Amino acid sequence: MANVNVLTSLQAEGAAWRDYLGLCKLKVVALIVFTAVVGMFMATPGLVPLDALVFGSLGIGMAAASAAALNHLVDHKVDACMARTQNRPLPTGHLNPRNCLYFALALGSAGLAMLWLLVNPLTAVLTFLSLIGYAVIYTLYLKRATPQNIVIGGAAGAAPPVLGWTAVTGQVDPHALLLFLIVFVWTPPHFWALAIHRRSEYAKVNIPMLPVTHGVDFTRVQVLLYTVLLVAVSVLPYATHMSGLLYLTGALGLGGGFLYHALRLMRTDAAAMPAFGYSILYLMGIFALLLLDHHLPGLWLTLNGLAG
Ligand code: HEM
Ligand SMILES: CC(C)=CCC/C(C)=C/CC/C(C)=C/COP(=O)(O)OP(=O)(O)O
Repeated sequence: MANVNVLTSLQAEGAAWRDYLGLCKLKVVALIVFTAVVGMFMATPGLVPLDALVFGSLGIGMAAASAAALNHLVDHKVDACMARTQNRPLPTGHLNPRNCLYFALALGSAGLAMLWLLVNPLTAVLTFLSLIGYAVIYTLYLKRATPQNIVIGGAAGAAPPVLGWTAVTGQVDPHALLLFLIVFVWTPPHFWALAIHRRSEYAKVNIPMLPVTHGVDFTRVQVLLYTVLLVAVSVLPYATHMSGLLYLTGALGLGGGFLYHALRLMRTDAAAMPAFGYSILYLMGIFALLLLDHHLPGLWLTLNGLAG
């Protein structure tokens, strides 16, 4: 009987850990950390120092996961009313709000302390501002206040490449701001494609997302215009000599794909979720191209050296 009790409690603990992981929005955080790591590699012609790479990625990832958990806490009542979010750990009652708060505070403090002590104070301060920007300014205020919520709040999600850059150099560089700009301009088509598909749920909980306040047709046009702007912005790393032809060719190819989805969305709502899914592949692709283009010559020389 005692064994059965131990087993049941271990299973319950296992389930609780899955719920805590569920608070972290792991896939989003994974892409955020990837953009930060690419920011680190773009900051230097050589290799990234191991401590900046390891503690920088961990600290930024923990702070982003903490912000995601705080977002779950602030939003748990509206999450309970939307089909997409009603199975999250707080609406289902698997976790209670107090434990969610303690978890977010512990994770966030540990991540920020790691950045402050083992990376540098500038990265810690900018990461803290991003955390507050997403968890407090966007989630608590902007999200409920204006249809431009995700445009302004997008600044927090666009910060990680800059955080990666400062983790390596200790200073903000204009080229790092170009990477910020790419994610910033990418956010509206990323989110509004999904919001078109989910507009009735946002309307139900009175959240003023653009398709609810200004209609679907207006939102489609905004998605297209931001996508055109994004393709233009994606050329800037080449135009400023940060990246070469490999990047440019790939970025234009990926941009063509995004324009195709945005144009299809002008004709049919059925294109909304494919456009959202493509937006994620697009951002991964752009940052992978930046990395490859920047480090391929070094990689090539190293491999040749090893072969010779
Ligand atoms: C204000 C800014 C942003 C908003 C409002 C937003 C909104 C959303 C929403 C609502 C989803 C959930 C889709 C679902 O549950 O099926 C989502 C998914 C996703 N977002 Fe964003 N996003 C933003 C910024 C970002 C950033 C900066 C990144 C990464 C750099 C990102 C990466 C992702 C990924 C990878 C997913 C897929 C997650 C999954 O499949 O579980 N997002 N986004
Ligand atoms: C470095 C650092 C601390 C960055 C934090 C940035 C961060 C975690 C951004 C996440 C963006 C995101 C998933 C927004 C959706 O929130 P939502 O509330 O509109 O979506 P939901 O309804 O799915 O919860």
